[in-house]
Amino acid sequence: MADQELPPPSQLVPLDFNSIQTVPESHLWPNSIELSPAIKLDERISLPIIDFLDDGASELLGRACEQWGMFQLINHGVPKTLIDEAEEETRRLFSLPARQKMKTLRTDSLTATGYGMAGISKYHQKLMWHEGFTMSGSPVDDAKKLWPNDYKRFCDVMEEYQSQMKGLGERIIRLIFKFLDISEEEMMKLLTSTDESAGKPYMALRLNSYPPCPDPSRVMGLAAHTDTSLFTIVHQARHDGLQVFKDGTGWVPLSPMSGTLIVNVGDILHILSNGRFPSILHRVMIHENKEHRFSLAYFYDPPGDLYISPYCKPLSESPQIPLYRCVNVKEYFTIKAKKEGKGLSAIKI
Ligand SMILES: O=C(O)CCC(=O)C(=O)O
Ligand SMILES: [Fe+2]
Repeated sequence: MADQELPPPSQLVPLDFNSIQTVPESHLWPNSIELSPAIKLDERISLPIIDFLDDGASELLGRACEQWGMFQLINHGVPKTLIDEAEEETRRLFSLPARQKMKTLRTDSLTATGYGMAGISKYHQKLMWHEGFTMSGSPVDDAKKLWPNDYKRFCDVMEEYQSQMKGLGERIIRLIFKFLDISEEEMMKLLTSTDESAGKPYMALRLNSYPPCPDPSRVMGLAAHTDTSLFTIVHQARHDGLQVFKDGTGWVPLSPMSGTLIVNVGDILHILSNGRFPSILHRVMIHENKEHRFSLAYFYDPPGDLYISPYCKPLSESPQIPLYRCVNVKEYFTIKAKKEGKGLSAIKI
C-alpha cells in the first residue's frame, strides 16, 4: 500500500515505540492517584487458583467471582502449544514497523478491528504506554495488509485461538450459571439472540503490547477500567504488570503463572448477577525490566442485540430487588462510552 493510501491518523495513534529515547510529555502521567503503587505481594491475598477438572469447580469458581470478580484457571484444556504460538504471532505483529501497523488503524466504531489504542484512552488527558490489535473472527483483511505474502500463519493461529477461547468461555458460563442456579433453559433464554441478523457477536480478541519504557514509573500501561464483557479470558505472557483493585486492600499485583489463564468478570455478568459478581477494576503498570510485555485478552460477550437484565430468582426465599435496569448489550456499550467507562452507575435503578 502506498503512503497516500494510509488511513487518516485519528487523534489517538500509538507512539512509534521503536524510535523513542525519552518519554514524550503526552505520555507522562502526573503523580496522581492513577499511578498509586500496588501493595507488596502477599500470599494471604493471592487470587484464587481453580482447577477446571475439580468436581467442585462450579462452586469454587462462583465463590471466586463473588469475592474477587476474578480467578486463575488451571487444567483449562487449551493446548500450551497454541498459546505459545499465539504469543509468538503477537510478538511478530507488534515488531512490525509502525507505518506497517498503521495500515490497519482502527476506526472509532465499537466493533472496529485492527491496530490502535485501547478505547479507554479517550477518557484520559495522557496517553498510555500501550498498543493493541483487535479482531473478531478471521483477521484476514487486516493480516493481508500487514503481511501481503505471509498472512496465513497469523490467521490460522488467531482463528484457532479464538475458537478455543469461545469453547472455554461456553464451559465457564455453564458453571457460572449452575452456581447462580440458572437452569439450562433459562440460560438459553438469557443468552441466545432472537434476531440473528442483528445478532453480530461482540466477542473479540485483543492483543496487547506494552513495550519497554525509559521512565516506567511515570507512565501507565492500561489505566484502571472494568471490561464490558460477560467475562474476559487473559493470557499474560511471562511478565508482571496486571493489577486488580480489591476493596479495603488496594492494588494487588498478579504475577503470571505458567499454564494459567486469568478470568475476570465484566460489566455484563455484573448486571446479570445483580451485582453478586463484581466486574473488577484492573490496570496494567509498566515495570523497570527492559522486557516487552504482551497479553491476549478474549472478551466473551453476548450478541449485541441481546437484552440483559439482573437475574433475580423468582422463587427465592428472600426476593431480590433488581439493581440495574434491563439494557440492550449494544446500547450498554454506547452508554458506557458516553459515561467515560462508568456504565454501571448510569443504569442503576
Ligand atoms: O494486559 C493485561 O494483562 C490485561 C489487559 C486488559 O485488561 C484488557 O485488554 O482489557
Ligand atoms: Fe481489561
